[in-house]
Amino acid sequence: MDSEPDLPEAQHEPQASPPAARKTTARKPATPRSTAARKPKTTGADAASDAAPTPGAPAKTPVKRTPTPRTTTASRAAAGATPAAAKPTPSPRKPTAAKPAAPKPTPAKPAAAKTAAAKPTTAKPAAKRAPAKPRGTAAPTAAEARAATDESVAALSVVTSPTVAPSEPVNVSEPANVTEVPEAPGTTTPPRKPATKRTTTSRSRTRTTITADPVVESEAPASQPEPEVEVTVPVPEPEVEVETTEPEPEAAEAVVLEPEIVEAIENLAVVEEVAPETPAAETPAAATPATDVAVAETPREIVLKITGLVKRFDDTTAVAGIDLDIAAGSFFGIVGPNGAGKTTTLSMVTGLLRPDAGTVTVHGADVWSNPVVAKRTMGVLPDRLRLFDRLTGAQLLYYSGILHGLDKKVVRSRSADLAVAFGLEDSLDRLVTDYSAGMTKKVAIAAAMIHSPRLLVLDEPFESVDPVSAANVVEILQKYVAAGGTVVMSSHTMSLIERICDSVAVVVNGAVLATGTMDQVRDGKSLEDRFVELAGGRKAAEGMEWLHKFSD
Ligand SMILES: Nc1ncnc2c1ncn2[C@@H]1O[C@H](COP(=O)(O)OP(=O)(O)OP(=O)(O)O)[C@@H](O)[C@H]1O
Repeated sequence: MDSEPDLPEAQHEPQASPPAARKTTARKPATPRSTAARKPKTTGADAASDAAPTPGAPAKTPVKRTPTPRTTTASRAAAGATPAAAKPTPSPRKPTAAKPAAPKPTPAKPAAAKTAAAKPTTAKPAAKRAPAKPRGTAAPTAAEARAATDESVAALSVVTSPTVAPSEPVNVSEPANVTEVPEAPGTTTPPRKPATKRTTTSRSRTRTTITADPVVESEAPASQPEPEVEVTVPVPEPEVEVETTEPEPEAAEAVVLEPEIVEAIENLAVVEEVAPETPAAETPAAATPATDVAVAETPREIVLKITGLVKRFDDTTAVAGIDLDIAAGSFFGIVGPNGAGKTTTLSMVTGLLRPDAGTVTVHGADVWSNPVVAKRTMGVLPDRLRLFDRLTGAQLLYYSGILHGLDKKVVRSRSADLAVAFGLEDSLDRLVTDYSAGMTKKVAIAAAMIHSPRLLVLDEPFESVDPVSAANVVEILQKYVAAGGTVVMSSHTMSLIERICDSVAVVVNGAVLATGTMDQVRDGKSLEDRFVELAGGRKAAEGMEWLHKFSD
């Protein structure tokens, strides 16, 4: 039978209690929160790491302060210690293993349906609605999972903070608008191109994708001039095929739980249906005015929408009004100096920290008013690793998968895949607490991915991860994005962000100073130079002569 990892009671206690503990301890007097204790931040180390050719992150202590309620420092400290948030988003959503076509019971999930979800731009009229089904189909054990999820979600609730007037959002640039329209005239290209392209050269390819997108499929034949057809056609494909494949396996397993499945499908359908509200769903490629040559792109579905986000901690404004729209299939990087508000922003985005103002929607579902639905499609790697580290790696993955409503067999299978992908095969039986920083980060990323969410929010995923492992993780993420997934990640490693992300936002003092495609933000410079420029330049290291006169 299913050999699920043993979950020692002793471990369950502490693990299970976190949520509850959090609520109670939140008010409990605790040691005053001190920034240093909360989270040793990297400074020069990060810059140094950037220069390094490898993405291996700088050794920044993962012990970050938990974006806790607020009010008193004591309560913050207490909440920060809560492991509740460790397991990010429990969601019953039924992802899928990559098994070949499994007979689909109820919802007839045409391959095109999935495509439509991820790629609203493609001219497949009927497909637009379809997405809801396929996803729902993949949710077998939804009932149990949802129950568990609801509990967990409730446990993750954070005390509401006082509303604060948003500071002026200094959003300088436009959201991702592709500036380059590749291939020009004359070239005749075959209607379909291999989807794999995107996988390799993430940035440039993604851009191409954005630009070309929808037009091709529907209009290329008759009215479209040749040049555009070329660019457009290739992009969309990949996502469709990969995504379609995923759901299959679980759907088959789900057959057993008819009522639950139906319910789950309905719930998931809500998410899918809300999403279309984005421009992509209603704007056919042709509708895009030709004003901007660069805007040949058709807006894609906005997977993550952040509006007027504000968070204050006493008299510190951590986030001063952030707005961001992140499209499906994006590899989106968030960079900013220490204390810029990146983690605070991502914590609010993922439902770990309640904003003072603003909204966050994931696939149209509000993270705070509709958390279960919103979190169902998210995979989260919190910056501060709040893991149930008294579990073994295998137990942690098992726990994560089951909490997200996956079938035991699926969890086992995926755990094995993830262990190999992250080089943790020989460590799964060890307690996570005994893992090195890099191993801990990797198992946490694996746990965030196990339910194959549509959106991955990763706060400094490469910190402490060795170059080889980082390269593996990058490859995994690139394939995930090529398949239609969306990654939002923060990092201090400019070279890495510049290399793998197609879009980026520079956050300084809680505000977005620049955002758009990588080229737009770089503005002809390297991302690092642009970053330094936006962040206010470098400060000369003066007055440190004492350091050059050794005390002994
Ligand atoms: N729980 C908290 N209590 C008090 N202040 C906080 C709390 N969390 C964050 N802050 C403050 O909010 C600001 C933004 O912090 P945040 O951790 O979001 O920055 P960051 O951009 O992630 O920094 P880094 O790059 O160093 O990780 C900082 O001034 C920080 O001290």
